[in-house]
Amino acid sequence: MTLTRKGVSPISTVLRAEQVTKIYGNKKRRTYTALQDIHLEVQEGEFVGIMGPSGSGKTTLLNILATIDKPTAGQVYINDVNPAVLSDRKLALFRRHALGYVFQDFNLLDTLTIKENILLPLALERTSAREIEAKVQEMSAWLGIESILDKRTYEVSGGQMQRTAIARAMIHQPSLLLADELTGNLDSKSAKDVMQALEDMNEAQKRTILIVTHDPFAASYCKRVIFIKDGRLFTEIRKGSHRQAFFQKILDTLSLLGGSFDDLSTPRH
Ligand SMILES: Nc1ncnc2c1ncn2[C@@H]1O[C@H](COP(=O)(O)OP(=O)(O)OP(=O)(O)O)[C@@H](O)[C@H]1O
Repeated sequence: MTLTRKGVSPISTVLRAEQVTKIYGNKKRRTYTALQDIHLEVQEGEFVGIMGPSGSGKTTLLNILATIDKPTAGQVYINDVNPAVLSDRKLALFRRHALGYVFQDFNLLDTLTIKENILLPLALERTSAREIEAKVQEMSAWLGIESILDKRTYEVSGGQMQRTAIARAMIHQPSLLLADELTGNLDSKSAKDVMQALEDMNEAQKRTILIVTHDPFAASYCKRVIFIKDGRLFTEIRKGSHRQAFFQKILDTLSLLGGSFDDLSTPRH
């Protein structure tokens, strides 16, 4: 907990990574240092993007922050808890309550309706039917998908599937939403709708969000973007009042960074 100015409610540190290093391989084979001494903090209510050239370590970092992988050295704390010391059973419960995940390829279940996909995390918690209904309505209204609740995944667009995945990831009110290339499979209009929905939830509900993205347009919806290069922190920039100016700043930083990016030239701001 970090105390702020007198009279202002305290702001929590949701995520703290301390000197995180990840080395792939073992003593017999050649090793590869994918991350070196990464230190980062995310406060409650932040909307953070992580960018970097291909191979810079973004997915490795996200997997460690998501507690899917463990660092070779250094620590990660989520809500002041170090997940690395939890038993498998406690870690599974911790993940389920503290974290929400969104993936590039949506990971929805095709045999279920959109509504059933959204409520899945609550069904696992044995929440009452009334509460589930209220939460599904609330989440789907935030994400603009109320009209497709009874459809199946193959009847809706990619953007609607990703907004469904966000609703599912957010319905149990995790402390932190983590997303990996969530606009990677979307056209520009759908990407815009998805990022707009995340921005609305971050601003109105103070949801804490961290995304990894190649896409400068998606990153321009974040309030802060952290750049990594060759497994190390390179720099970070913060948004002022204009998203379009931030988009330009992101492009400028990426060109300083070098390396390969998929869609730097996409003119859709
Ligand atoms: N399991 C692994 N074993 C060995 N090396 C790995 C492993 N996973 C990733 N790497 C290497 O670590 C480096 C960082 O990979 P990572 O996937 O984190 O990068 P990235 O920034 O997400 O890349 P991209 O944007 O292309 O997805 C790369 O050089 C990759 O080849």
